[in-house]
Amino acid sequence: MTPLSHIRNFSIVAHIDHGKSTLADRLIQETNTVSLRDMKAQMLDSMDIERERGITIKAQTVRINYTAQNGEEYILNLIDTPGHVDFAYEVSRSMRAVEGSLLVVDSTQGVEAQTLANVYHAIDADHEIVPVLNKIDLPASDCDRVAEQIEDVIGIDASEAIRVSAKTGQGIVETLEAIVHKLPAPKGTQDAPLKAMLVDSWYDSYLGVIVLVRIMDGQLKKGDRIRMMQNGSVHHVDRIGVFRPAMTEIDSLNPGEIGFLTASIKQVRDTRVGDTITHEKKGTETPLPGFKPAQPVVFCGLFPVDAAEFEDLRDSIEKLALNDASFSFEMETSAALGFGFRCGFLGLLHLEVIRDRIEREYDIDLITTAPSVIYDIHMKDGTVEQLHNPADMPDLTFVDHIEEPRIKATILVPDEYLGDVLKLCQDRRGIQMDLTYAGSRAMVVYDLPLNEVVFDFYDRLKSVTKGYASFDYQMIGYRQDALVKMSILVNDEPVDALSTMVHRDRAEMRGRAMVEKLKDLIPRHMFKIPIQAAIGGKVIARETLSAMRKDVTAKCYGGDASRKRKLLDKQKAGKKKMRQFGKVDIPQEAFISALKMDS
Ligand SMILES: Nc1nc2c(ncn2[C@@H]2O[C@H](COP(=O)(O)OP(=O)(O)OP(=O)(O)O)[C@@H](O)[C@H]2O)c(=O)[nH]1
Repeated sequence: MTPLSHIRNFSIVAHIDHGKSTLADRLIQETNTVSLRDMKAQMLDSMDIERERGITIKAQTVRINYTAQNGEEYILNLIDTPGHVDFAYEVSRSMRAVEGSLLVVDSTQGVEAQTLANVYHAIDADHEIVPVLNKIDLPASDCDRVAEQIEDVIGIDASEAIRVSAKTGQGIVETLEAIVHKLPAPKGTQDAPLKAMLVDSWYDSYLGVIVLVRIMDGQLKKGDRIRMMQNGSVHHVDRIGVFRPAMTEIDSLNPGEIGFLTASIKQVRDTRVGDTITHEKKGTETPLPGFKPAQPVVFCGLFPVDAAEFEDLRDSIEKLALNDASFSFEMETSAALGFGFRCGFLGLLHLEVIRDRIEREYDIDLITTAPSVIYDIHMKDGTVEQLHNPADMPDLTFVDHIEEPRIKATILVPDEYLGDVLKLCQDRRGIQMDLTYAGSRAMVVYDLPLNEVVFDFYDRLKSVTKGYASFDYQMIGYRQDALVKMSILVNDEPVDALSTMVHRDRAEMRGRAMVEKLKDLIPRHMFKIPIQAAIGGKVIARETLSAMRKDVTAKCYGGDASRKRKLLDKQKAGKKKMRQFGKVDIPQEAFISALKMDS
């Protein structure tokens, strides 16, 4: 057994693309954890989608054996944490399982919004932090400036920051030595009753649910009977092991160690992250301070384009939910779209990843309705209803007032784009809370309605700043505002999937923009189609799509029947991608495009 003094547990915190995964790969390679033959780039990003998008979604872990320059053998446990704002919760929970962090900052870029957000999680978890300046092989690298910025903006000593190129391998040994000498060893008592923290869990089709644990006290062995303290369920441990990074079985896990267990658990939902695991008999009475389960904040409807694929969609959603406790769903029927599901996500990226996986892995074409947040509807009788779907808005005569979720958004941006960023935030009903400068970059803090951010705020921010701004947010609570439900009527029929909640002052502008867009998106039919935006019974914007006979065969003079048939078939196939509303076909992309705002 390795003594506690020879174990180090750490995570790597960084802004997206600053080189966290590349550095992790290097550490694994340098210590011969994986033979060169098995070394694939980005060892830790396992799913295809992650690889394609270059982002790490699920926290992963690896155990590294390292012989330090003092000749001693150490076990280093690295937990890889996700870098995107949607997964902030996973960052904060995995932080509690380790004692230290490497703070990786790209020395050509400097501190970014997610550097700050992630390092604050590490500081909250009382970590020892070792700053690492990466990408020193690039000509634009400026370590002195970035070290100074780390001290100014974050307030931690960066005088001994390690200078690294995760690409060439320069500075990797120094990094390993710093992990051994600067990060604290874990604490724990082997004779005490078992206390293990449930750090993460995911579904594996061969092994069932795999549970990642950090042993605080006691010892966990294969064959033990364990109890999940939150719900009292008891399981028989059938496997214990560590990630090197491939799963490797071992006999026991001791205090300070990080590893996995399997116990024939069927669903990820049965393993609550933050729970304490102890022995069924002679277990501990006092659980570790628990974490809250992640709450979905963004909701949208997912409907199959082809109604016949509803059961396939149900199947795919159930399978994905098995592996993702933070994704929620329930069945929904829409007058316009038929049967589908109302799904809840941690944020927009989470939504996109799930939608992509359904379309790609299960080959189902989807219609996604407008993402919406949860509104608190305060009724006149004093009760509060949660509104997940604008289409379910209760009758206004019973409503006293509506509250919406707000966020605190932190944006770091080079000076020259500051004006555009302020305008964007102002346009989205933001209230400026702070504005400071760090060198040639400004840091603005805004209080914004989440509703104004969920849709296309990232895209707009990226485009007005040419990609130079970085963004992070946290929820700060609910506040009352003058919100109304806006409905869209196509050919006098309400299309519930296009209903949105908007601010009263902006309703007319938003309504006009939507009907104008829909006019371009809906193909002409053989009759005139009015497109209207309405609040309650009052129409606030209207466009009319004029009639046209779209005869695709008109070009074929004479009698080439097979060509005529081909064209008609093509037209039919095109129609499949549309949904019929009353007598009107609305193309799939209209549901998202109509809601994109140009400001
Ligand atoms: N030149 C150079 N490029 C690097 C270095 N480290 C990483 N990169 C490149 O920077 C890009 C981002 O690196 P990743 O390791 O994927 O970044 P990450 O922080 O893990 O990103 P996420 O996992 O998405 O948060 C990749 O194209 C890497 O090849 C370095 O030291 N030098």
